[in-house]
Amino acid sequence: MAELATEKHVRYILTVEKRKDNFESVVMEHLRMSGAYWGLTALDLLGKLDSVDVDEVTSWLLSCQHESGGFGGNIGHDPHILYTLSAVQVLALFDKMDVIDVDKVTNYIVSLQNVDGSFSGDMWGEVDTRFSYIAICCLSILHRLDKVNVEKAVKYIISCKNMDGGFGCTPGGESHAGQIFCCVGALAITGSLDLVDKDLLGWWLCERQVKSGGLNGRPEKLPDVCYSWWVLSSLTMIDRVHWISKEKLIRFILDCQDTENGGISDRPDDAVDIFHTFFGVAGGVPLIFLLVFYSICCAKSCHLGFPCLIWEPPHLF
Ligand SMILES: COc1ccc(S(=O)(=O)N2Cc3cc(C#N)ccc3N(Cc3cncn3C)C[C@H]2Cc2ccccc2)cc1
Ligand SMILES: [Zn+2]
Repeated sequence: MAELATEKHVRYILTVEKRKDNFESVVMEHLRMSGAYWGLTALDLLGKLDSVDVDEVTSWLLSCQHESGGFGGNIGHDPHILYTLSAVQVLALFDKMDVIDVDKVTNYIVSLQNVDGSFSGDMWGEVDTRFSYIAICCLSILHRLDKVNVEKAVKYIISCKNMDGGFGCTPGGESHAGQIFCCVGALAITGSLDLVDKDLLGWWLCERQVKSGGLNGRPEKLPDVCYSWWVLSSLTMIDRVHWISKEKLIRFILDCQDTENGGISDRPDDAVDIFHTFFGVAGGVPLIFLLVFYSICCAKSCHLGFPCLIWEPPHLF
């Protein structure tokens, strides 16, 4: 089996972080906070977070904070719940939560909850179950979940559940793996997974695996590395991850690597980017770990009888 080209991916991530003037950096300028989260978390998963100047990143991150307490995607950009979570996740990664006023950030998130329990992404009011997950995940990291109406938030998420067991952006919206991750993740954090039909949803999710071993986001769509994360993490949270072939998925992710210049693409032979490098590593590393761990357990289980643990992925977005 081809290996994860760890050193190459670390070098790729560090060069993307430093590049400022090329096309990709300009296109991504408005979401640089999320790009920082993707790159830094991938580096941490690869065991190389120590190659980053934490103080430099932290001072840039703080310069993106708005007086409302929310964070923008870059300096001078309007605050949005997306980038507020990314900023809090980076600070959690650095273990530097003390550099922000937690109650101020909390108040920004609380201000985005609507009367029906849903969350908007910013002051312009767009509602999406993605924002429900982002709000609940962010407040959970800040230990301030009690500051929002969790019961109504859960009720709104359940109102977006479909007949196929999946979830959409809003009530009646089509089931999509990204939305399912957000809704299942929010229900997991709030201890409400009993409201999910695990077999019905597990069936919809395991059907995402196509012949090549990759996972797609909806029926009939092409496989894509980032769905390795949305689908795999959802299956793990509802204890149905054994319903897909891990070996075939690992093969697909490893085939999406650029083993020469580093980075991982959405599917084999496409251009790599920081987003798919992050989700490829986030989906691949635990899988490879699980496979190795399972084989050790199985090899030893005759004497030790270890129950094989399911690796619980951290809440990544
Ligand atoms: C290069 O064109 C794009 C297109 C969209 C975006 S985006 O809206 O900011 N965004 C993040 C994203 C980042 C990168 C990178 N580097 C690449 C793609 C990509 N997509 C698009 C995508 C990925 N798989 C298939 N598709 C079509 C997801 C999207 C939405 C999203 C944001 C945060 C968390 C999850 C999902 C950025 C760049
Ligand atoms: Zn993708």
